[in-house]
Amino acid sequence: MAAMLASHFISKSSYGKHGGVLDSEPRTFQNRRIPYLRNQSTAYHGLRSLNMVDLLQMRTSTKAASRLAKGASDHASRRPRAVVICGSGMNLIFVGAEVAPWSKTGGLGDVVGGLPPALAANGHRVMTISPRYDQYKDGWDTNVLLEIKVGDRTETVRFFHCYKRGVDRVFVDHPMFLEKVWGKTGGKIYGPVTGIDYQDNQLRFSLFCQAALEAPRVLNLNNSEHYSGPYGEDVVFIANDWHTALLPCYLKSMYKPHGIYKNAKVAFCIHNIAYQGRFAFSDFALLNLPDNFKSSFDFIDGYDKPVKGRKINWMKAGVLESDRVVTVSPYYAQELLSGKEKGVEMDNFLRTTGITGIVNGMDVLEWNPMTDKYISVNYDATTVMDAKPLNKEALQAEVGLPVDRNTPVIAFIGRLEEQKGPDILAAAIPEFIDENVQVIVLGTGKKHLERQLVDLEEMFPDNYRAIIKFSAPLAHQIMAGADILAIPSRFEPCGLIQLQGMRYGLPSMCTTTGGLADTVKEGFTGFHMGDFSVKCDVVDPADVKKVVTTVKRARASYGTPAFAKMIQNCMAQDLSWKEPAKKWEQLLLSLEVAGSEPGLDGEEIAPLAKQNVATP
Ligand SMILES: Nc1ncnc2c1ncn2[C@@H]1O[C@H](COP(=O)(O)OP(=O)(O)O[C@H]2O[C@H](CO)[C@@H](O)[C@H](O)[C@H]2O)[C@@H](O)[C@H]1O
Repeated sequence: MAAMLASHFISKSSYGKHGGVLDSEPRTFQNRRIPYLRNQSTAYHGLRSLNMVDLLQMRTSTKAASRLAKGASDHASRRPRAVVICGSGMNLIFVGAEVAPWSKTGGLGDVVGGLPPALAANGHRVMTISPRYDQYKDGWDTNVLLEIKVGDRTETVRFFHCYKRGVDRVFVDHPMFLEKVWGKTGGKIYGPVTGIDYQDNQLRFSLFCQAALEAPRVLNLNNSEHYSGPYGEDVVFIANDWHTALLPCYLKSMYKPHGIYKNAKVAFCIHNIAYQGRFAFSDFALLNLPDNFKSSFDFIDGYDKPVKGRKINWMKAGVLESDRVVTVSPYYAQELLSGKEKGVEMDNFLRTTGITGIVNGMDVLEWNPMTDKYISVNYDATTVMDAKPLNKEALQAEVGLPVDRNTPVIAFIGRLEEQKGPDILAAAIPEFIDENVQVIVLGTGKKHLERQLVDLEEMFPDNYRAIIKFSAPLAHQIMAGADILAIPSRFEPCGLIQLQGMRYGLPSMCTTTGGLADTVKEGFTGFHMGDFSVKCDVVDPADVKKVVTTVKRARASYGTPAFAKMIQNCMAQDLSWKEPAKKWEQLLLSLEVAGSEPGLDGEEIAPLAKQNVATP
């Protein structure tokens, strides 16, 4: 309660810069946590003046009433609040280094972008928090400032906000994000070039995690008609990947011992265990955590990078200090527990905590062949067979390949990293490519892999193209115009491109790993190639052979009634976030945060959630 009231007191400020009404001057808070508590009494008056009879008359559920009470700063009830129509659910705070469509290097951004609106549509109150990497035209300056200790410095962050599809999108502004990235979200979020990290990533994400813990308490935004005051303390944080692994640690070290966030819980979601945040052991001092957390970070591996020997491992701490560990498909969860190799040395810890796999959904608004603005001919399941050849011709013309609707087109889309197996595909292409097939690769990533794929163009100028860029329009055109999606991933926690492909009637030929095993059915919605070696430094000839034989199988099926049926099977599925959101809801409810209630059975894009569809 104390912290909630304190939040009220400090967050009087509101939208400013972009035309909103400014309630107060921007402030800088010295010793940020202590003054809040000192001023409780001032805040208390605010709460007392909230008229409880009015609340009851609003006929909201207890939950909604308690939410409104949390937004006590709005005691004057100057206007109706969005909360009044939102009658049940939980307070959910997603924290991620990427959030699509504002920032994205891959699937992490898609999930932090797509799952929250689905949960909001079910009546939960949902916030996402991510860094502000650019001057997002729809992100309003809240004028809420916060001082945070990072390493041995004190840094000031500022929060930006917008409300889209039922979700409060909060962006943490600091030069460590904006000045480094300047909107180049495809490539520069984590380092100057792919594969090289910023030296100060630990400080960047330490700052981010601390800011994320404050946002639900301090943001009041009383000029936003959609915002019903601070989320308060009975919240569930959903931390995503290693960049957010300090969040449960700070929650336990900085808040709970002071009686703040007493009931709050953290679910930690692993999108990709290959990135764990391993750093020199001496860097623990940078994190400003008490020594009793050292054991959760302590890690020894056989690698020399970034230093030889003893290290800290952020993801290990995130796993051990959170209340629940989740990953993005049941099969990947099994793989993570299967041993050191697929568990990337985290298997032992995950066996202790347990891990739940929930398959990702996809954003069916962004990926909809009926309304897609990037493709030549829009279509649905009834018109796909007529539209595909036309979209294929447009695609061939776009990338400069001979235009021929009868030649099957195999496509690859993805980050060019060993995980995705572009090197395996590059080794297989010379063995299967001929005048009867065209191959299109779209991706960016590690330079040596980019070069390898570009070099193949000289060998096969008439039936191969490598487009080395991050291009949403071309990705959509490929989904609409290609015939088979090649996914030769060495491992794939879930994979979104196979879902996007299926929605566009594009069957995959994929490795039998992770979410690919869970979502692509052999002979029904695609072709399985079997399990590949997870060793990233070599291309196993056996895996190359699996690609070649599967291409032959897929090509033999192409143009047959069975293939047409496969296209229909792909398109008939509900691949939206609706079902995954229900599973997430069950899991988050099981954390039993005070006041949590099941949501409504809403549509993914329910009327409420439709407001302000993101168009940054
Ligand atoms: N060059 C390009 N141009 C345009 N768009 C491009 C592109 N390259 C990739 N994309 C897009 O980026 C996304 C990639 O998502 P994936 O889930 O397939 O992989 P990723 O490995 O990034 O995600 C990780 O997190 C997600 C989310 O949990 C897991 O599904 C996945 O297995 C895990 O590795 C898709 O939306 C795809 O269309």
